[in-house]
Amino acid sequence: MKLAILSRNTKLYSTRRLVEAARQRGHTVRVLDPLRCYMRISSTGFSMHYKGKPVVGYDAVIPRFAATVTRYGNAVLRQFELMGTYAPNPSAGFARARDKLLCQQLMAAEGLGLPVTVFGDNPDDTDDLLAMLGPPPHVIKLNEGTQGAGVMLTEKPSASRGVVEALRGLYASFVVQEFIAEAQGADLRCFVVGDRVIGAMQRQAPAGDFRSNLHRGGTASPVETTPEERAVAVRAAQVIGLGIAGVDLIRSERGPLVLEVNASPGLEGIEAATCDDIAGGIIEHLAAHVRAKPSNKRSRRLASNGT
Ligand SMILES: Nc1ncnc2c1ncn2[C@@H]1O[C@H](COP(=O)(O)OP(=O)(O)OP(=O)(O)O)[C@@H](O)[C@H]1O
Ligand SMILES: [Mg+2]
Ligand SMILES: [Mg+2]
Repeated sequence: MKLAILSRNTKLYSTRRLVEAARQRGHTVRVLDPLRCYMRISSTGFSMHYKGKPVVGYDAVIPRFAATVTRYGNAVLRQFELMGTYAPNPSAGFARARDKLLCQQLMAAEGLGLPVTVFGDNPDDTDDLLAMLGPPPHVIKLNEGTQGAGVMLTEKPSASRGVVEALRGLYASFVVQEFIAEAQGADLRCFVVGDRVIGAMQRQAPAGDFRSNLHRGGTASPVETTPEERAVAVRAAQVIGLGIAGVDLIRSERGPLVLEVNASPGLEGIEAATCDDIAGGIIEHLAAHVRAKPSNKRSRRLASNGT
C-alpha cells in the first residue's frame, strides 16, 4: 500500500508513529504538507502536484492537519478522494467533526446520549435559554476552547447568568450544558477504527477539578469499556462520517453520553496509557480495506488524464 499522511509537522508523535507502523508492515508512506499540495480541477480529470512533482498512485490518505488549515486541507483531501484514494476520514466527515454544534445535532437526531446543551445568540434571551436547560450546576464551554481551557462550572443561576453575560460582552461563542456530576471528573477516550474500539483510556480530573484533560493535570489509565459504550462510540463516529475517531464519553446514570468526536485524535496519550499499538491498528485497517477494494477505476483514469 502507498499511504499519504496530510500533516504540517513530521515531528509530531502521532505522525511519526503512523510512518513507523506503516514502514514496519512493508508499506510506502509519505508525509505531505497539505499547504504544499496544489491541484488541477477539470471535468476530464483531477490531478495534484507536490513541490513540483505529480502526486499519483496513493492507495490511502490520512488527514492529520490542525483546525487552522481545515478549509484548504479539506480541499486537498477531497482531491485525493476524487483521484480514487481511500480516505477513512473523508473530507465531508472531517469538516463535520470540526463543527461541534453540528455534531451534537446529528448525534442527538440519531438518539445517541449527550449532555443536554443549549446555545443562543441574543442577550435578551439569556434567562429563557437557561430555563430551557434546567437548574444549575451548568457547564459553560467556549466553542473555540481546547484542552479544557474555557470550560467552566457554575453552581448558581446568578453565576450562570453572569458568565453568559460576560462571554457575550467578549463576543465569544459558547454552549451551556447540564453538569454530569456522577461522572466524578472522569471521561473515557474510545479510539474507534472502522467498526471497532481498538483502545480506550479513562482520564481522571485532579482533585478539586471536574475537567479530566491531561493538559489540566488529569491522569490517564487503561479502562475496560462495556459493549454499550463501545457501540455508542462506534455509532458516534459513523454518524459524523469518520472511520478513525477519538470519541469522548462520560459515564452517567442514563448511560454513556458523548462529549465529542475528534477526527484527528492524538496517539501519544492513548498508546502510553494502554500500551496498545494504536498506530499499527490504523495501518492494518487501511491495508485490509485497500486489499479488499482496489481504488475506484474511473477516478484513477480521470486522475491520470489530468497529469
Ligand atoms: N457536561 C459535563 N459534565 C461533567 N463534566 C464535563 C462536562 N463537559 C465536560 N466535562 C469535563 O470537562 C472536560 C473538558 O470538556 P470538553 O472536552 O468538552 O472541552 P475541551 O477538552 O476544552 O474541548 P476539546 O476536547 O475540544 O479540546 C471533559 O473532558 C470532562 O472531563
Ligand atoms: Mg475534551
Ligand atoms: Mg477535543
